Amino acid sequence: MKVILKDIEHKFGDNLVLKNINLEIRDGELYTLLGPSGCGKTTILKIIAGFLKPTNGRIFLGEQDITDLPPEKRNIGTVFQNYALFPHMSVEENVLYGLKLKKLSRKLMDEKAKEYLDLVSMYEYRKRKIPELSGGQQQRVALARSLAIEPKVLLLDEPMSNLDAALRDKTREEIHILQQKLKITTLFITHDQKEALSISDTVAVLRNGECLQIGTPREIYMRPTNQFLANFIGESNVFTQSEINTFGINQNISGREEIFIRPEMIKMNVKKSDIFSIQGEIRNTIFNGSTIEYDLIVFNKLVKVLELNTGENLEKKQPNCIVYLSFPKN
Ligand SMILES: Nc1ncnc2c1ncn2[C@@H]1O[C@H](COP(=O)(O)OP(=O)(O)OP(=O)(O)O)[C@@H](O)[C@H]1O
Repeated sequence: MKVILKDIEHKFGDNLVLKNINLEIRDGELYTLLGPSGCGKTTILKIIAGFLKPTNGRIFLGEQDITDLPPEKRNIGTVFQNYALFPHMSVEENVLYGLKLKKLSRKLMDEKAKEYLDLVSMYEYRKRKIPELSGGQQQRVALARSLAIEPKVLLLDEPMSNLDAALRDKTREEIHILQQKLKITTLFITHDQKEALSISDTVAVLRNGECLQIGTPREIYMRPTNQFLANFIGESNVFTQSEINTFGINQNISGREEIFIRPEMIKMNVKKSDIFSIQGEIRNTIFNGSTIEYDLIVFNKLVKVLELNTGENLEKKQPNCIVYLSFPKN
């Protein structure tokens, strides 16, 4: 079911932490709020879940205005950063807990608990206590508990932040697959741009309580609308109109003061040609294993280029080498 936030503002005392937030999360999509720590992501999530009442603005679930409904009447499932599982209860009891509040028959509750524990591959652990599980397993139980009540919307607040890098990648993909399978409208919160780009249908980037850009991962990455966005999500070279003219870059800047070109979009060759026509000098290289970063000086400007390590470029493109660049066209 779709969720709409209309003109949301929130103050803690005199501190305005959300300013004019307008979001539309479409039915069945995975929508990510991405932004640095303290930008207001969790506050938005708490407002949707009903744990906080916004200072101004309205929240709609489908066509219904839910701004004044208590959390338990909203039919929204939430997985928090720390999972908020009950440590003294077993895996199964944790999942049943949410179902008891729904006043279902015992048989139906057991069936639902099994269905959702199966879905996250945790049924065989159903008798274990929570402290006897790994972080990743606890995360799955928290997910099963939230999903078992069959909410209309699922809210995930940095659900992988307690996991190590490898497990994080695996769990992220599992959540993505599960979300696509269930087609449940999901709001995901993260400060990790890679995470946001890899699983989202839509990303909203926040800073200081304001929404800076909303778009598909591809739009957010390829067409950042300001310099903060260009560098918060990956890295970018910034070119002004006069630099574009000097370089002879074939880009249409119309209406904008500057354009952003990603390091991996610039191609580099040791020989000059019609395509590789802009001369630069390599100042520095950073070897990352699978990729190599180059700092170049082009018309007195520092330009960053990223290439896959082909072995050959590792040998040929060294500091002080002259190279020729090809910039992407619009
Ligand atoms: N209960 C509260 N009382 C006062 N200020 C608060 C409260 N909760 C959050 N804040 C402030 O509101 C702002 C937004 O906080 P929020 O937790 O929404 O950020 P966040 O983007 O989720 O950060 P993180 O990624 O670190 O969890 C911060 O400046 C924070 O200090």
